This record gives sequence, structure tokens and C-alpha cells, in this order.
Amino acid sequence: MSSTAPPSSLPAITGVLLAGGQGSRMGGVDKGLVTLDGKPMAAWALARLAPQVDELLINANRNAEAYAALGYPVFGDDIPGQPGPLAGLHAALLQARHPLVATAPCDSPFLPTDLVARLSAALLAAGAGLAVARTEGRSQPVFCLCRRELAGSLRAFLDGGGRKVSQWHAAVKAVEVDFDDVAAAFRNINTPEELAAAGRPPAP
Ligand SMILES: Nc1nc2c(ncn2[C@@H]2O[C@H](COP(=O)(O)OP(=O)(O)OP(=O)(O)O)[C@@H](O)[C@H]2O)c(=O)[nH]1
Ligand SMILES: [Mg+2]
Repeated sequence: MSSTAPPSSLPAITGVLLAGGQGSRMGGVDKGLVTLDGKPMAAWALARLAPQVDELLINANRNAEAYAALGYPVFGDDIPGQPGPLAGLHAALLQARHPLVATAPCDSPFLPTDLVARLSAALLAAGAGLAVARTEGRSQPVFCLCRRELAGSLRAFLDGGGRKVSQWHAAVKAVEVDFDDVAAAFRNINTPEELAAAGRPPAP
């Protein structure tokens, strides 16, 4: 690291696509691999996230080879039983090469192209450990930017039986960042009906 870098300069960022869920509302299929307009949903989200980060990884708990074929390293949860997105975030904080970790879910093919820039500006301005997107007054908990050093806090929360993302965010005093101007970009595809209605995502 250069000694001339200003103290507020942005650390490098690892992006993680969270694809470790059960997809129960989609009939139990691996949602990131479901095809939308000819491409797996995960591929649409990865294409939008890739230009925003310095390293990109995929968190998946099945079909590792199919995910690896999308071009990025794949890792699974380190806590068994698919206890929810925080398990994916915890594994991500351990896997990441960089001090900041940005997450997005595999079922969000329209995700904002300035997601990470806006989360990181707010994180630095607030001196926070975690920044999370918010639309129309509601948190979008799996769209977040987290300092890797929170891995220990998250592990303790999970070991204590904590599962609710909003509860952990409150514990670490996450800063919320408004994305009301691009709220539709957070649309996520949880059911076959939503998939059928989704349409073609625009180029990033
Ligand atoms: N690593 C990991 N990610 C998860 C887990 N559960 C959910 N996710 C991810 O969290 C994000 C939001 O998940 P949801 O869409 O609410 O849940 P889902 O499990 O994918 O689908 P449903 O079973 O229909 O709720 C998605 O990116 C999921 O892949 C888990 O146990 N482990
Ligand atoms: Mg979802």
C-alpha cells in the first residue's frame, strides 16, 4: 500500500454472489441456475456485479461445477444446514481476499450498477462496519457491504443461534443507504410466476 494514499481512500472490495439458498418458493430448484432469457439468473447478477468489485466469488451449496462454469471461484457455507444468508456472508468474510465484502443475491438480475459505490461511500462517511441498501423504508438485507473484520462478531451471533439478518445488522449498527430512485433494480425472482413476468434485464 502506498504511504501517500489518503486515509479515506476506499479499500479493495470482494464481491460475493449469494446462491446458497433452498429456493423453496421456486419448487426447491437451485434458483441461481434457473434460466432467464437464455442465461442462468446468477449470470445476469454476476455481469452487473463484476465491474463494481476487485474480486468476485460465488457462494453456493450445491451444483458447484455449474456455478464454476460461470467463471468465478465457488465456495460453500462453513455452517451446515442452510441456516440462511448470514451463513453465506460468514463464509464469504473468511474467503474474501479484500477488506470489504459486497453481497448480492443470485435472484436479482436487475441489481443496481452503482450498488457498491453508494454502499461504500456511505460506509466510509459513517465510519460504519456494515452498510445495507434500503428501498421505500425497508431494508434490502442481502445487498450489503461488510468489513471483513466483522467475521468474529457474526460467528458469535450464529453460534448463539442468531439467524435473522436484521437482528445482526442492528447489533453492528449498520448504516442504511437509500436506493429509492432505483427501487425496481432490487426486484428478486422467488417464484415461477415472478420468473415468467421478469422480462429481459438490460445490459449493465
Ligand atoms: N449461503 C446461504 N445463502 C442463503 C441461505 N438461505 C438463503 N440464502 C441466500 O439468500 C438470498 C435470499 O434468499 P431468499 O430468496 O430469501 O431464499 P431462498 O432460500 O433462495 O429461497 P426460498 O427458499 O424460496 O426462500 C439468496 O441469495 C439465497 O441464495 C443459506 O442457508 N445459505
Ligand atoms: Mg429472494
